[in-house]
Amino acid sequence: MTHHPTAVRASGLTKTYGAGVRALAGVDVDLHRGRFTAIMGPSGSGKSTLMHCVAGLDRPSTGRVWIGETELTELSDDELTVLRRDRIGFVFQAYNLLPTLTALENITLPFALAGRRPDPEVVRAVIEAVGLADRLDHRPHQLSGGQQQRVACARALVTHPDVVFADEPTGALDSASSAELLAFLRRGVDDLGRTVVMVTHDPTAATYADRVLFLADGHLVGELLNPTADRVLDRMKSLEGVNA
Ligand SMILES: Nc1ncnc2c1ncn2[C@@H]1O[C@H](COP(=O)(O)OP(=O)(O)OP(=O)(O)O)[C@@H](O)[C@H]1O
Repeated sequence: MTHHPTAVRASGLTKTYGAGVRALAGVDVDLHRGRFTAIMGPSGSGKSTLMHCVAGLDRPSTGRVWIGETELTELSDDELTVLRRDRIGFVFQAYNLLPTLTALENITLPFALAGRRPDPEVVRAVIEAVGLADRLDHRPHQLSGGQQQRVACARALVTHPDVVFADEPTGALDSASSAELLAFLRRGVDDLGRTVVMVTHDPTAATYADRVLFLADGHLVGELLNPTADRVLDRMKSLEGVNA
């Protein structure tokens, strides 16, 4: 069996909301460094909750989370904010770009916020990989949805975060723009050495990943390595049956 170094580790994660909704029922998982992992499962199975807990956006009810050697579950809210800013990249379904900034300014925003100077070589490599070199002085409203999402991904990859979390990044895109975006995330892993973890409903999107994890009813119930769309679909069909 190949050993992969761990970027993110969760142990015994549970999350109960308000009056007893159990979104996570005891999840143990390692997310591999330098790999592309997809998280799938029926609606309400706990995908977003798992991502939010391991990305430090929410706290689990019980259990522990590590990013590299840092235990998130021991950090104060302020320490978590700094960790998210410095060590994690985020891509959401809504592109979350600043409308008054150009594409280039949006891509390098994390450096401006942290008061650091970007490495021009890294910025160049990310811009090349994202294929937006001729759009860098456009503002978001002058870009298509797919281009805006590629800017958002470039922003998430450019700081060399420990891990990039993408929550339904292609949810608002047509299939051609989705394919471009996913190919870009894939290049981020293959060419730039980033670690990507993506929640998706889309079996085709999941085929860009090295590994697909399946959740059902707040439990991790299986995984596929080197997934094909057919195998992902089969697994999803059996899980929808479980949840029905
Ligand atoms: N803030 C909240 N308050 C109460 N219940 C919540 C909250 N967030 C999620 N839940 C519940 O927790 C469970 C898991 O939700 P979660 O959003 O993690 O699932 P998901 O797999 O991401 O779903 P989807 O695919 O529909 O986005 C669901 O039953 C949901 O209703």
